[in-house]
Amino acid sequence: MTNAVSVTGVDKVFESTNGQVVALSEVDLTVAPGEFVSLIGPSGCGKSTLLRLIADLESPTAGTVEVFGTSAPQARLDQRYGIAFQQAGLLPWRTVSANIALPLELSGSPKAEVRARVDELIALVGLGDFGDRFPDQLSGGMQQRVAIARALAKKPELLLMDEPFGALDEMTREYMQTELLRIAAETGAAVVFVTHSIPEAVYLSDRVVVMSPRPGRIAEVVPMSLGSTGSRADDLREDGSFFEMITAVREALHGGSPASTPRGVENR
Ligand SMILES: Nc1ncnc2c1ncn2[C@@H]1O[C@H](COP(=O)(O)OP(=O)(O)OP(=O)(O)O)[C@@H](O)[C@H]1O
Repeated sequence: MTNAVSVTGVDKVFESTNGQVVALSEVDLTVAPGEFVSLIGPSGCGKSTLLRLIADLESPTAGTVEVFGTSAPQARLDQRYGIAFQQAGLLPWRTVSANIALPLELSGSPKAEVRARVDELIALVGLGDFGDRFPDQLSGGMQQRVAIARALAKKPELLLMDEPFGALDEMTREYMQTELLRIAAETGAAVVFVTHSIPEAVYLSDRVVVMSPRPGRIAEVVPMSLGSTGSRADDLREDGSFFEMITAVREALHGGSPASTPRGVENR
C-alpha cells in the first residue's frame, strides 16, 4: 500500500541574515492512507516547516518527501492534498458557496458540477443554511468550516492543517475537533495536523509525533490506543484512557520524565 506521506532523511536549513537555522534534522515520517497524525512540540521545533515541506511550500535541504508515491511538487500540481491554516483565509467579497467553489472554478470544472459539489460540501461541514452569507457574517468556527470545505473541494485524500482551531474559543474548538473527525471518517482522508495542544492532539490522532527543537527532530511517536478516530465522541475527554494518553504525550515531550510542560505546548 502506498503511503499518504513518506518523509525520508529530511533536513531543512534556512539561510538567514544571522546565519544558518537548522529547522529540521534527519526527519523520517510515514502517514498511512486515512491515518490521523498530529505534530506537537515546543515553539520553533519545526512543526510548520515539516508541514510546509509536505505541502511543497518549502523544499528540503536533504532527503525526500513523497505524497502518495509522487514527489511533493508533483502532488501539489495534481492537487493531491487540501490545506487549512489558523486563519481561515476566506475571500471577504465572495459568499460561502463562492469561497468553497474557488478551487473547482480555478481548475475549470463545469458549472453544474461545481454547484453539485459545493452543495455536497456545505452539507458535509454542516453549513446548509449559510451558502449565501459572506465570511464577516459568520463566527470563527463557521469560517473554519468553510475553509475545511474549500480544502476538501477537490476530494483530496490528504488534509494538511496548521493550527486550524488555534484562534477559536475552547468550546467551539472541541466541537470542531469532533466535527473534523466525522468529516475525516466520511471522506477517508488522511490528516497531518499541527497543534500546540496536548488534549487536541490526543483526541484527534491515531499517532502523535512529538518533536524536539534545535535542531528539529522527531523525539518519539506515541500511538493513541483510544479506538478508531471515527468512533470518538465528546465523552472520551472524561475517560481514564484519555488522561493516560495525555500523560504519555507529556512524558514524551520531556524525554520520559513527568516534568512541567515546555514553552509553546498547552495542557488545554
Ligand atoms: N523562512 C525562514 N527563514 C529562516 N528561518 C526560518 C524560516 N521559517 C522557519 N524558520 C525557523 O525554523 C525553525 C522552525 O520553525 P517552525 O515555524 O517550523 O517551528 P514551529 O514548531 O512550527 O513553531 P511554532 O510552534 O512557534 O509555530 C525556527 O527556528 C524558525 O525561526
